[in-house]
Amino acid sequence: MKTLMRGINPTLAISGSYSTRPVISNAGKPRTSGRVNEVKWTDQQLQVIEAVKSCQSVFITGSAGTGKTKLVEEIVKVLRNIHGEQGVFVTASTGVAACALSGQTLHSFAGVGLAEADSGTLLSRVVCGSDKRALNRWMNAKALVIDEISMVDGELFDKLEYIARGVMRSKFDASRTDLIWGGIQLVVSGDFFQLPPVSRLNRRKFAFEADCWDQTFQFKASLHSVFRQSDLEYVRMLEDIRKGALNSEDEKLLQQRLLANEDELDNTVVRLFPRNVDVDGVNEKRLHDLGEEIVVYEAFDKGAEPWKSQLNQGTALTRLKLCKGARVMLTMNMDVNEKLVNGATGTITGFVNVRKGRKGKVKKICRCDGSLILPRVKFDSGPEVAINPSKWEVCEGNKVKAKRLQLPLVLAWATSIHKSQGMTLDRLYTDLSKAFGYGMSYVAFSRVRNLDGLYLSGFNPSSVKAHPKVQAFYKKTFE
Ligand SMILES: Nc1ncnc2c1ncn2[C@@H]1O[C@H](COP(=O)(O)OP(=O)(O)OP(=O)(O)O)[C@@H](O)[C@H]1O
Repeated sequence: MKTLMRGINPTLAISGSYSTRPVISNAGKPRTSGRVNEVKWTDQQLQVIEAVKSCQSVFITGSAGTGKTKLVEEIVKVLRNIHGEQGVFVTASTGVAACALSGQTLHSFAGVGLAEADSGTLLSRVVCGSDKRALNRWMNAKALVIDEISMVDGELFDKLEYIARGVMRSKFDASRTDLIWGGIQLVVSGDFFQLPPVSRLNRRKFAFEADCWDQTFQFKASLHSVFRQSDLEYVRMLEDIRKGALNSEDEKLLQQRLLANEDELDNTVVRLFPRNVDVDGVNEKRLHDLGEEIVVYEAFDKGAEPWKSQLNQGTALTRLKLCKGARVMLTMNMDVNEKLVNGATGTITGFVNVRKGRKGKVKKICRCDGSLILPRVKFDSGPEVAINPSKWEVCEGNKVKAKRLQLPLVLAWATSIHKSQGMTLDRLYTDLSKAFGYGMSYVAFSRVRNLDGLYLSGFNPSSVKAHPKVQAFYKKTFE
């Protein structure tokens, strides 16, 4: 357990990467040795793991595709070795990100509802409220992981620190009053140049503006090996876009990606939209235009509220409608060697009957008259496979609180920029004239592996912007 006292700030920030251009990792893609989760960690990633092992609180940042989430997955295992299964709580600011790590949202962990009350009121709700579950979580927490920190606002971050300290003070001894976060080890990850907190008129919009931010971390790392892209020119341009500093050369390159007519593109190109209504409209229309018989898969859920509802915020759909010819995207890693990873796209070529002895799970989700069938997908990367149901879990600490059985697929003619955060796509088409807010263009552009995979309509250079506070924060912290 770390023993950092409030007010002491032994920052061991590494890799002043604000001014350093990101580099492409050796292979430009994951180096695996046959197993889905095996990667060769970079020196920087190893330094972070070492800091976590020595019980320091760490902040992990870096451009899109530098392996932040991958590293967090590994860190969770390290933390569980140190603190035991019960003492580690994995959270993220959004349901999608939380589900990806089999964790829960930060709000549901903290038991603070919308967190609109002041810190004192929230603390007494947690300590004295009739529902003791939040109190128990805080009391058991020895480590707290928060992914996608860019969407957590500074006021919430301070309120949570206050609650952590208050709970420890009320339940243990007064000497822990001065321990920041009540002595909980924090692992916080995200890129503030990506999507910001949902717009509210916060005085402290970003988490790094929280009063406790600087004292929270003993180790800060800005990862600079990019794994998602393998084209140095594109990595350079993405870094300009990330910082809102598009130059004339970048603009020229992007202008070349403008399409006069979207119909020129085939169905293998994913359409990215800023708003959900456009996404749903495109997917529904294209599905019905195919005129094929539609097969419905209803998710099979287990667990109690409020955890069960969180399943709806993840990538596994409550109701998945598919038919022959439909464009689909995997929402889970199936086989890295075959490139069947989260974000891999393909087309449904037909449906196959489920083999004897493997019907149990399919029976729970398949709503087709009599027969139990699974979709067969021909992936754009080559393989053609039947897709089996997968399991999604919402965990609190190490306890599974809710789970869902569903096929790991979504319709893929279109998706939203918010949902695409964290994904890798081969080819995408987007209309960024409708982009709003900071970070949106950067998230969209950074999903593809190279410039050739990007198609634009109505690109507006002014939509590429980085928040001045974010720029100042990175300069101060990592330069
Ligand atoms: N050390 C590594 N060696 C090989 N591949 C890696 C390594 N670290 C991460 N990757 C791979 O790089 C890709 C991008 O990683 P990841 O999604 O974790 O990046 P990220 O920084 O979280 O991106 P984003 O900010 O867009 O969410 C993934 O395919 C991941 O498996």
